[in-house]
Amino acid sequence: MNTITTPPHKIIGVAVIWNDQQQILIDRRRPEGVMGGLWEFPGGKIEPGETVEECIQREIEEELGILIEVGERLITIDHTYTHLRVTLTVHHCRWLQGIPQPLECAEVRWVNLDELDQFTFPEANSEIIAALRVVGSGGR
Ligand SMILES: Nc1nc2c([nH]c(=O)n2[C@H]2C[C@H](O)[C@@H](COP(=O)(O)OP(=O)(O)OP(=O)(O)O)O2)c(=O)[nH]1
Ligand SMILES: [Mg+2]
Repeated sequence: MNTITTPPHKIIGVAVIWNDQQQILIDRRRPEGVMGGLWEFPGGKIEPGETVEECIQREIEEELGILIEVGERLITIDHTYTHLRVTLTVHHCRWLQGIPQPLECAEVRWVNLDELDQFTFPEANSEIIAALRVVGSGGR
């Protein structure tokens, strides 16, 4: 019997949503469950037949009740946690309409780029944040 197992692999579309004040939207994961209580950029699993852009647009409407425009890709991160592998494809997005609501998370807030280090993110996010610091809000 082969008892070696590979961790599940999640393919995720992730949004860095900018508003007109050059702030970014972050959300806090619910306290229970995987990476509970950590902050993240909103997003979720890419469904079969869906492009990453379509996934991001859909997830943001479902999770936050807002409309965005999905723009340029910032970075793609492949990260392996102890029991989980994730591929995060991160796009710059522009807020268009609606007040973000914590429909599937604990909390949401707009923050400036230089405030991001005051929040605890999953390990994979340090590369995203480093890339954001390089392009700043110019990447939108
Ligand atoms: N949305 C998002 N997910 C992230 C970030 N960083 C990071 O490691 N992840 C991980 C956490 C999750 O395991 C996975 C996102 O998958 P998901 O949103 O579909 O899954 P989940 O764990 O929230 O819950 P579920 O839908 O499977 O029940 O990617 C991030 O910045 N944003
Ligand atoms: Mg999620």
